[in-house]
Amino acid sequence: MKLNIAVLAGDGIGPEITQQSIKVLKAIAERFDHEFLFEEAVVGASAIDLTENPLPDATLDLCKKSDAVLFGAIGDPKYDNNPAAKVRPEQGLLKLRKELGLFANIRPVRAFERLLEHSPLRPDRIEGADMVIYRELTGGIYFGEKTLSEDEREASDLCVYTAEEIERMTHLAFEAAQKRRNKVTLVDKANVLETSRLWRRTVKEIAKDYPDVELDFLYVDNAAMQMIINPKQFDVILTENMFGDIISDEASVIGGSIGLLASASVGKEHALFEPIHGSYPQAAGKGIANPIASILSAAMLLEHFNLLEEAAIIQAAVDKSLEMNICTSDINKESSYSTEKVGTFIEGLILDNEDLKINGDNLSLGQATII
Ligand SMILES: NC(=O)c1ccc[n+]([C@@H]2O[C@H](COP(=O)([O-])OP(=O)(O)OC[C@H]3O[C@@H](n4cnc5c(N)ncnc54)[C@H](O)[C@@H]3O)[C@@H](O)[C@H]2O)c1
Ligand SMILES: CC(C)[C@H](C(=O)O)[C@@H](O)C(=O)O
Ligand SMILES: [Mg+2]
Repeated sequence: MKLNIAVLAGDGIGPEITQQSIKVLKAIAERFDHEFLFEEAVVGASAIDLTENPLPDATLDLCKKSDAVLFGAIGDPKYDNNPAAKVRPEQGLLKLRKELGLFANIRPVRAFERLLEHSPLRPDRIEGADMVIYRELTGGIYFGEKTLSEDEREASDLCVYTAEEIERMTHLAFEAAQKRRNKVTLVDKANVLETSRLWRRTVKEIAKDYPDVELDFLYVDNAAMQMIINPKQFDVILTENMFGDIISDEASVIGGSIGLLASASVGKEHALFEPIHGSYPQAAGKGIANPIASILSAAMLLEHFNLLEEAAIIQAAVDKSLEMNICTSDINKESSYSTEKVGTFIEGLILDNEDLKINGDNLSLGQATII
């Protein structure tokens, strides 16, 4: 298969983690005889530095004409520490999601068997947890009208949802549940918010078309607690934009690190693949960031094009690297392989060379059986 992939590495750790995903995708192309073409473009703070625009037209055009976008991360402390900044890196990502019509953000979360012992949560609580968060991505409070009074002492963000926006998201979530364990949990704040009541009414109505799927409801405050005390109860979580943002960072603790959590942002015509984490500026250039969230996002990209074996091989290689403790220090304090070493190890497993030799911090790659 030939795929044109736009690469928007972005800021902070974005470039170093995305580099590992490109290596992995190139290894897949070699092993399966695909043609993946990569074209890079700037976004976020680095784009502001160059063009004063966090999403230059050339970047948007490239994304529109590509088959898929591989996104790293955006954000920079010089904007985080300056709330008055009129142009922000995050606007680049939000505009990109809106312009490409990426209304559904899919964030799978599972407890890795090998990492249970490193989790801050009790292993018996998280063992076997396996859920996917369906986060609405182009509506809600992120995109409503914003105001700031002249004296800058009053501000507002409007939260708006239409039934259509909820319906298209809900169908995706129910279809996903049918391929999993047939359960959807709608996370909302329907005891307070009118938009949440619209979500509940709309989702209840659509649920009638999926009689095999169980639907339940949780207020987001309770959901935040349930996520920690009993995450195994969740199969598909359906939720609006901001609740999905917050609850997925929380859910990443189940996986062991936010550095493992991948996502796919999809719409009718375009698809973008991005880790859920940010630009982790404290780690930029240090080679300590976990590249797996980005690598698994690349696996989701392949899955999107129905390259299922290819995606499964990446997943298996990631599992193997975790099993062998070839990981960054966020996973295991005693193991501190660099971003690059982890990427190279996973790449090597995919290329299936000779025997793997792991010698301290020096990996020489060889043959590996990964499945
Ligand atoms: N999609 C995105 O591009 C995105 C997402 C979230 C935040 N941001 C931006 O990123 C910047 C930093 O935000 P933040 O500090 O709140 O969130 P962050 O996700 O960048 O980092 C939070 C913490 O998560 C951990 N972490 C994140 N990525 C990791 C990785 N790959 N490996 C290991 N540990 C990792 C680190 O402990 C880090 O301190 C901000 O400017 C924010 O706006 C961007
Ligand atoms: C950077 C920010 C705009 C973004 C969001 O809130 O959607 C991020 O936190 C994410 O989860 O992708
Ligand atoms: Mg987030």
